[in-house]
Amino acid sequence: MILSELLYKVSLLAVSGKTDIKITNIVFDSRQVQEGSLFVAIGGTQVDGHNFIETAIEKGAKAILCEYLPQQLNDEVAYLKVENSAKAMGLVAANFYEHPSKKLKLVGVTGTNGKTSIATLLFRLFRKLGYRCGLLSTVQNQIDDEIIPSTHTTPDSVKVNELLAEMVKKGVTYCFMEVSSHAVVQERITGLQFVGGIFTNLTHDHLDFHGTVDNYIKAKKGFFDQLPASAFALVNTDDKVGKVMLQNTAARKETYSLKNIGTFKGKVLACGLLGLQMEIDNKEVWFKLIGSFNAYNLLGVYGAAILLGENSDEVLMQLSDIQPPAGRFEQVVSKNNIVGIVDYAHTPDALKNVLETIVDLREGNQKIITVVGCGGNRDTTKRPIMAEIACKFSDNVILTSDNPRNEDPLDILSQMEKGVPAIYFKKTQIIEDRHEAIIAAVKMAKPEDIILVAGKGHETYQEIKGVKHHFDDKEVLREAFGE
Ligand SMILES: CC(=O)N[C@H]1[C@@H](OP(=O)(O)OP(=O)(O)OC[C@H]2O[C@@H](n3ccc(=O)[nH]c3=O)[C@H](O)[C@@H]2O)O[C@H](CO)[C@@H](O)[C@@H]1O[C@H](C)C(=O)N[C@@H](C)C(=O)N[C@H](CCC(=O)O)C(=O)O
Ligand SMILES: Nc1ncnc2c1ncn2[C@@H]1O[C@H](COP(=O)(O)OP(=O)(O)OP(=O)(O)O)[C@@H](O)[C@H]1O
Ligand SMILES: N[C@H](CCC[C@H](N)C(=O)O)C(=O)O
Ligand SMILES: [Mg+2]
Repeated sequence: MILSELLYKVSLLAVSGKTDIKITNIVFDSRQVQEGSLFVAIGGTQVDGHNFIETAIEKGAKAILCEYLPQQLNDEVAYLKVENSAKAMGLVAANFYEHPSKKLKLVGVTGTNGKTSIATLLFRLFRKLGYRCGLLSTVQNQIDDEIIPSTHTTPDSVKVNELLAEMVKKGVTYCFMEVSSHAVVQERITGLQFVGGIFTNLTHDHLDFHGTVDNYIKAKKGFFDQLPASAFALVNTDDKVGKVMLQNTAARKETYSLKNIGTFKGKVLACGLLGLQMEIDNKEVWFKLIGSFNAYNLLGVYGAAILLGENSDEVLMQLSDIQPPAGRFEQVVSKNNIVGIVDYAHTPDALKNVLETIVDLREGNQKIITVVGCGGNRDTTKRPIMAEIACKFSDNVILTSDNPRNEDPLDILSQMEKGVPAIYFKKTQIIEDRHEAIIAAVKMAKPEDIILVAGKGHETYQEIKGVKHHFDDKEVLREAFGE
């Protein structure tokens, strides 16, 4: 595409060089530059992308989008100065792929927990309702049956537009995507047109990145602030931040709630190891998801489906048959009936919800053994809190490694340990190696006991110092069960 066409709607502060040149692709990593690339220099959290402008030109970049110009300009190259290059990249990416988000119906889901659950349920529901669908999620991206591995909860703006364009090509009507708070701040969703946005909840996470809870709220709200008047904004008003999301949105304001009045109201009638019975719109329905927190996800999905024009009876009938995504309250039961539960709870609130659910479900003297760790290079303040929650609701706790990334796992564990109150010392131990920790939990368990392995859910790797090693909680549980 010609550079000047790519710049449609981008506010330029300065231009140097010709803009009638052909651009082959858009990249923001100098290592990916090819002949004819437009290189976008972004000020990152680790390094400043502007340091790589020279390298990008040496590798064949023909245009540079940046926030400040290099001292020496190359006559063969076009330089475009903008205020915010990540934002400009969102617009340029949408132009490059010819606005795929306008050619299908894009629904975004944001909130601390429940994004993958809601986006995946919507994707599965709308496929059952007969539509071709796309999904952009933490677990995987998907176009109907085709699975495309995902690296982030929300891909970068170039990748999002590329995936959406592929969906349009394949005749997709609906795409359901997760919108992480990182994505909003880093402008990964700039230039996208949504028909709806859903807010799940806001609890403790990502304070390393956002600094304060206020900034975290503002990041989530940023998604709703950019929705058009034609879209709906559907929020959970049982979360105190729900209404904040609606304060400045142009979109139609809709709510869902289990406790207050709202556009969509639901009630949990029963909750067991086989599923959840709810009343929605005066109809009683069984669902295959476990835990009353999932009642919120189901009600959010129901509300969105109705707002998208679907029939209530048909939606409830199809939704009642849908399985949750991988690694969300997934059960692996041993031959002698030890119940292993693998769950992606990696925040204090998620861990508390899952453990409360297990406590409610247990019968007689079933013991609860929890194996949990916290990821490295992520919010350190949640570590002691998660350890305390694990102890409060479990009979035995093994603190272990999650994805240590570039941190020393023992440092992470000692920060977790600080949250363990003295009264719980006796039931808590540390086993750094996650494999050994799961094996130890199984050895400790008697028939009927419940082992919760929390934090990694669907992940099939453990990331240590930049290398992803194969690791699968479910696989290790099965191995420990002797299968
Ligand atoms: C903290 C964070 O969000 N980091 C993301 C961010 O990287 P960054 O800003 O730190 O990049 P940087 O390393 O400082 O580099 C700055 C710029 O220089 C460029 N560069 C760098 C080196 C070089 O040789 N040449 C070059 O051009 C980089 O490509 C980049 O454009 O931008 C990168 C490109 O889009 C992302 O890959 C990276 O995600 C990292 C891997 C990550 O782990 N992100 C997590 C925290 C994240 O985004 N998580 C959310 C989900 C959270 C949730 O919902 O729970 C997600 O949406 O996945
Ligand atoms: N509505 C909810 N409220 C509270 N906790 C939830 C809710 N839904 C799911 N959870 C818990 O949070 C975990 C993660 O759920 P899910 O993957 O749907 O969230 P997410 O928002 O996509 O997370 P991520 O930010 O990592 O993408 C689940 O395994 C479960 O323990
Ligand atoms: N989307 C979350 C995933 C956390 C998963 C957990 N296993 C970890 O590695 O911390 C994040 O990037 O913070
Ligand atoms: Mg997710």
